[in-house]
Amino acid sequence: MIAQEGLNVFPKETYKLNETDKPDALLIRSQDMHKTHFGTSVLAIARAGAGVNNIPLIEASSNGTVVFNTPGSNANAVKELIVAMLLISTRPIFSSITWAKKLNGADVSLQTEKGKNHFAGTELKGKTIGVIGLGAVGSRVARAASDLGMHVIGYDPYISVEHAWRLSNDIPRAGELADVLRSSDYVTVHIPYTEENKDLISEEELQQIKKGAILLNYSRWGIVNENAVIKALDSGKLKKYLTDFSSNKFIDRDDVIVTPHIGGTTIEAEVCGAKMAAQTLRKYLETGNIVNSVNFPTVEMDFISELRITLIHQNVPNMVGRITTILANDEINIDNMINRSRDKIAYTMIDTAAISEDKLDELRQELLAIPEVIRVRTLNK
Ligand SMILES: NC(=O)C1=CN([C@@H]2O[C@H](COP(=O)(O)OP(=O)(O)OC[C@H]3O[C@@H](n4cnc5c(N)ncnc54)[C@H](O)[C@@H]3O)[C@@H](O)[C@H]2O)C=CC1
Ligand SMILES: O=C(O)C(=O)COP(=O)(O)O
Repeated sequence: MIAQEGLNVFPKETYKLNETDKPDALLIRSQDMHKTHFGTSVLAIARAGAGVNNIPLIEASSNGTVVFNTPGSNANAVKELIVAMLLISTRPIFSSITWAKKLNGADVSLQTEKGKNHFAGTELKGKTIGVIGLGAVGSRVARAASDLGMHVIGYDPYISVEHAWRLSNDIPRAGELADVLRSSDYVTVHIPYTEENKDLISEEELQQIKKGAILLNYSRWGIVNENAVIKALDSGKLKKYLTDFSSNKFIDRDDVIVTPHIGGTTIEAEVCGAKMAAQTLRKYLETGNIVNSVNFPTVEMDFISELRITLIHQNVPNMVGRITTILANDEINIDNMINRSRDKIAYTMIDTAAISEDKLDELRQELLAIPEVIRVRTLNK
């Protein structure tokens, strides 16, 4: 469900929501888009949330479809759930509540006092937690665990400058995953699902993990190999597995605690993600500016002139030259221009004075005739 606050970002006079099977844009959460063939009409997909493994990014890029996410919008929600799950994994909270609920008779308070000896837990303070992935979620989890008195070891070979700043200096970072696994009582994983991260925690890694460790996966299915987890639990190497991602393999196991993918499901996170996604989408549709894209470069330019021409094209030499030659031949003067690339894709925005519709149609055809050009849009201020 997309929070209404996000949908309210689109004015009714200019946007129609859910009224066509050929939309200009899609606003989604974790719906699987791999099986949905979204047509070339789709200029952009905004994912309200962090993970984009539900979207076929290569197909989107070659279609000229810009994919956005909402970095950090639900990170606090996940962090708070991790704190809860750490406590649940270490104190018999559920079993003691269930037991207390069943008590009856005149001496219930006496019975609770007598029975509480069966429900001793352990404390988090002084224990070591390994945090794999120190992005929006992981950096917050690291800080919260440190505030609970835990020793934190972080692991993130690709950490961004922004997230590195967020981490406090007293949180050491390991160079190798194995170092984290060997020395942590708790290991929590906060990384995206990608081909490289598939089965990141599998049999070999679970052999390296400290005996009796507790593993938390609030990232995605497939990052932690389920068969390897079952084996490690059966052998006693792993004490418990807590995850947001269910599987038939976990049914009836007391050593696995499953929550139903609720890491980002708080009112606050849903509103924040929906608004952020809608604003990003609106900005792109109305100005061509791109922020928070996962498959396109960040491209921002003040929209001052009357007309903006945006081109999505392959990232090959001499594209700018070929595009500007066409404009020069058509006697179109460029007021402002920007070109940025990311991997195989590039994006060019050109601002000019207004042009007649006929001339604009002709220009579009000329630009689209360049074989490497994927999409041309024209926007009026
Ligand atoms: N359970 C839930 O409802 C939610 C799950 N998530 C999952 O958590 C993931 C992380 O979310 P954010 O922290 O917001 O994303 P993020 O992009 O801010 O951080 C991900 C971090 O993982 C690091 N990383 C990537 N591969 C790694 C590897 N092999 N080893 C160590 N570090 C690695 C990156 O460098 C980055 O710093 C998302 O991609 C999503 O799959 C996110 C939000 C809610
Ligand atoms: O943001 C993420 O990556 C999440 O997993 C949250 O997914 P959701 O939007 O709650 O289906």
